[in-house]
Amino acid sequence: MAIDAIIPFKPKNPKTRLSCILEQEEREAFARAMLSDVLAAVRAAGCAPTLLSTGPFEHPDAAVVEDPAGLNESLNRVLAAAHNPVLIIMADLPLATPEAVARMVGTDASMAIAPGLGGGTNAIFVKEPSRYHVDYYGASFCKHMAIAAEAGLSCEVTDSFRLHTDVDEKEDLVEVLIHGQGSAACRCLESLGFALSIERGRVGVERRTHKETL
Ligand SMILES: Nc1nc2c(ncn2[C@@H]2O[C@H](COP(=O)(O)OP(=O)(O)OP(=O)(O)O)[C@@H](O)[C@H]2O)c(=O)[nH]1
Ligand SMILES: C[C@H](OP(=O)(O)O)C(=O)O
Repeated sequence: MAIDAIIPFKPKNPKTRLSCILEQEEREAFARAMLSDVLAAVRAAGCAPTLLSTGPFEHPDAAVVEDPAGLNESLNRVLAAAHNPVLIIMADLPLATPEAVARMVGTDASMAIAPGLGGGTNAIFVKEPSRYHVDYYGASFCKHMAIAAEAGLSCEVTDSFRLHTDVDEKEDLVEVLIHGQGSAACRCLESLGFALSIERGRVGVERRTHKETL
């Protein structure tokens, strides 16, 4: 049976930390592009995706559950009601591959956590979801490891560059342009005029319309 993959998604005014280089409509298009990449990886890994969306949204490749509540509240409702293993995977992981997702859900441990850049949590796989709850924001990776320990659940830390790279800040766009060639997210950035730039030995991004060097 396919593993349920829950993908939290904020379709309206997402990725505000990219406001310095992307207008709201562009951020919404970029968020949708990253979501397509995550959906492709999740589906190819044999999981059945459901979007947990903050507002109205439709996608041909996923079921959608709408819940305007905050991230933790809505996810904890899903976990408490679930009877089968659940993968929670964020929508801002455009480098995700089917192999990385499959490795995570194939863990021998009770659960697996993929840390994100800067202390966050990019994916959580839990075999008995009703024994676990999430606490996102801040150093959520540390909190999620502690919650696993308190619940007596063995936990593998997923060692994956592709699941570790979440796109929050303008610096992260470099990773998409380098390692995400061919992805929907990379195509989206290229169509918006983004390209790599190297200045004083540092790799950054520049935009044809308004040059932004990192
Ligand atoms: N269901 C749900 N998903 C959310 C919510 N906030 C963010 N998300 C999703 O959770 C994931 C990680 O969120 P963030 O990296 O903080 O993304 P964001 O809120 O769009 O970005 P910032 O505005 O820059 O903080 C992404 O897949 C978002 O689409 C929420 O309140 N509810
Ligand atoms: C939701 C949050 O995402 P970040 O802001 O770290 O990308 C987290 O992972 O706790």
